[in-house]
Amino acid sequence: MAAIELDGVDKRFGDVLAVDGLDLTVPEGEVFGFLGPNGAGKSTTINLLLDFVRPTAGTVRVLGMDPQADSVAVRERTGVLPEGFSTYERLTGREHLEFAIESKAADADPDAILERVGLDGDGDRKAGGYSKGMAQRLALGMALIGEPDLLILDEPSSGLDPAGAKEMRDIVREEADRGATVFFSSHVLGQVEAVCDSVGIMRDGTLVARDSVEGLREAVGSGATLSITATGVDDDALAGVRALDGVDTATAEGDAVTVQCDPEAKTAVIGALEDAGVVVDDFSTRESSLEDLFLAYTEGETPTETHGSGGDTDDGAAESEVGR
Ligand SMILES: Nc1ncnc2c1ncn2[C@@H]1O[C@H](COP(=O)(O)OP(=O)(O)OP(=O)(O)O)[C@@H](O)[C@H]1O
Repeated sequence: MAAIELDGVDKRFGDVLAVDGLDLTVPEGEVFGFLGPNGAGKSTTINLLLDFVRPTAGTVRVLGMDPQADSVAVRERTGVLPEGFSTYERLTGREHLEFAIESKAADADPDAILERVGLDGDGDRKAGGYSKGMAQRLALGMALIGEPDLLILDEPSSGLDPAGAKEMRDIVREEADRGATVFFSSHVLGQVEAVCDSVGIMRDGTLVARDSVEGLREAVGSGATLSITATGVDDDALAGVRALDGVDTATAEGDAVTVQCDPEAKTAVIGALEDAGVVVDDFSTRESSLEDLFLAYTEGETPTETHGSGGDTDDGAAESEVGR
């Protein structure tokens, strides 16, 4: 059974089609990263899963249930960290957790949760005095109550420092290891890349990519962009560069030469230009990254869709935001 299944889902708000024919399946036990720029339709999709809004067309299944008909059962088995969670100022951290434990009729120890999310020692402080990161830790703790089958985390790294973000990712992996499915919505590519098994990228209400993190990396390839400032570049010199092994493209605009190539071909490119009588004044290289791919999906022309499943994760990815 899939943990989440959306089939041909539209959600219209007046003139705005926030979700447009969305087909999305998230298998049980997967840590799924849901990426997209502002306004792509991520929050609307989450709201559809939780029956906070209802689809204009199509069907939504969560943990095998219909969120409209079985909304109580879905929410009982789902832990949610909402975007922009705000605390009850006068309640302590522990009281927040006790409230959540009671409303979920769960058997959980608030102290163990406080410790797990790094708030041990702060549990008896009023949450109104918490920092943004502390409030976010508390929200994560509340989402974990009752060992939910599905965790929906909307921008979970928001307000967390790098150590806090790492702790949050560790908790996500622990939850996946106990069998939970994690739906991790974010526009922070590095966070998603570091913890998710697979990724879906939304743009204008539709899914423009669905693949494993590994599959996306393969789609990026291992290319590099070589930017060269040179004097005396002509067509023959460029042709000499294009003829080299590992060179995809070579173009020039005035003194600026741009070459797409394998990183190993860099030295040969410079050598070929110099052999052709070109004076190389300066050069720099930038290796292609997942960020390039995400930016292509979310900002520019939509590249060829990639589809796959499964895949490995890699920790410590660079922090980069999609579409901002
Ligand atoms: N209740 C609503 N009424 C009218 N329009 C809405 C409503 N909710 C969302 N929209 C519109 O639907 C589109 C998708 O919004 P949504 O909040 O789902 O995007 P998002 O991907 O979550 O963005 P962000 O990263 O900024 O949170 C936007 O154009 C938004 O203005």
